[in-house]
Amino acid sequence: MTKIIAQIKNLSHRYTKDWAVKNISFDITEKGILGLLGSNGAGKSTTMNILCGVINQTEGEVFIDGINVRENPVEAKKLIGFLPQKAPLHLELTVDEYLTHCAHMRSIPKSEIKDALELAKAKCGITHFSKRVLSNLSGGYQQRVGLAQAIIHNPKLVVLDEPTNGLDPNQILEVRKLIKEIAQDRSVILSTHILSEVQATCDNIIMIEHGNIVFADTMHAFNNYVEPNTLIVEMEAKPPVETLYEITGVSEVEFITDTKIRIHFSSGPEITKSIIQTCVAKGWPLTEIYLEKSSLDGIFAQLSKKQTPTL
Ligand SMILES: Nc1ncnc2c1ncn2[C@@H]1O[C@H](COP(=O)(O)OP(=O)(O)OP(=O)(O)O)[C@@H](O)[C@H]1O
Repeated sequence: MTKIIAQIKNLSHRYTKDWAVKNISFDITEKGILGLLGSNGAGKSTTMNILCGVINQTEGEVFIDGINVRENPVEAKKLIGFLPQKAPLHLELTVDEYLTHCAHMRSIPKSEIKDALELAKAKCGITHFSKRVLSNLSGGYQQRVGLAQAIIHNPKLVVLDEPTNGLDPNQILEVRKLIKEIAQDRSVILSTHILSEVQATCDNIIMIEHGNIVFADTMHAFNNYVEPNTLIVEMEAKPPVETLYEITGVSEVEFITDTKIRIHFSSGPEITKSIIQTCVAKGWPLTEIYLEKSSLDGIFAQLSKKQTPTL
């Protein structure tokens, strides 16, 4: 059976009047990457800050490996590495100076600091920048240093709040690869407002909206759950709508323009083949056909109509 490393139980938090997080519960398993997906203001940072003992929740409980974070924060925090949305870097320090400072903050015994630094730097691919002042590193490498400080004390759970925010596309790919490597030895939870980020990185997904969980399951289940059910077809001339409805699986035909059509289907994506075959048989010049990807807003709308499965 998969071991649970963290339990979030009936967690609610309000800063002032409104609830930022309302009665959410989920478990984090010992291995793998869990993605916390939600739009701006959904409650992701609040959840992560509570999980890491940075703020105290209004209601509910959080346990890390059985330790109650609120009742025993010092012991719980030893098991957690945290990279907040704004990395807590001291830009005037070198990589070694900064990570040594972090090792002290984490109460790593003096005799073990050198090894801890070397291990974290090697894991994050920054050994060659040991003597470099942080302000002289690129955004991608600064983020690697942020990740190194999060694993310097070899925590069981690493919490990353929007870890690829502000990075360029190449840096994003590199940091995602690094997160996957980090997750080989421990559990990782990351937050993001980008669906493709979770799809590229995570094993499990929790979607949060207005402080509530609207979906929680494996990534595989999520991808099946929200698979596309519309196609965009472009032709040189307007086709007769009745013929389109005769194609098996077509449930609705929507003309965006005379020649650009959104086709809703109730069968699988193999319907693309049937539409192409019809176009060829009827001699309709087809210029473009593609499955329409669901937007995050579309998925949230879809989910709120369906029953929410849980992990
Ligand atoms: N310190 C605070 N004081 C008052 N309200 C806050 C505070 N921090 C967050 N909030 C509010 O709580 C709600 C949840 O915010 P939170 O930062 O957790 O969301 P988020 O999903 O992390 O969003 P983002 O991606 O923009 O950081 C929002 O409505 C936000 O305005």
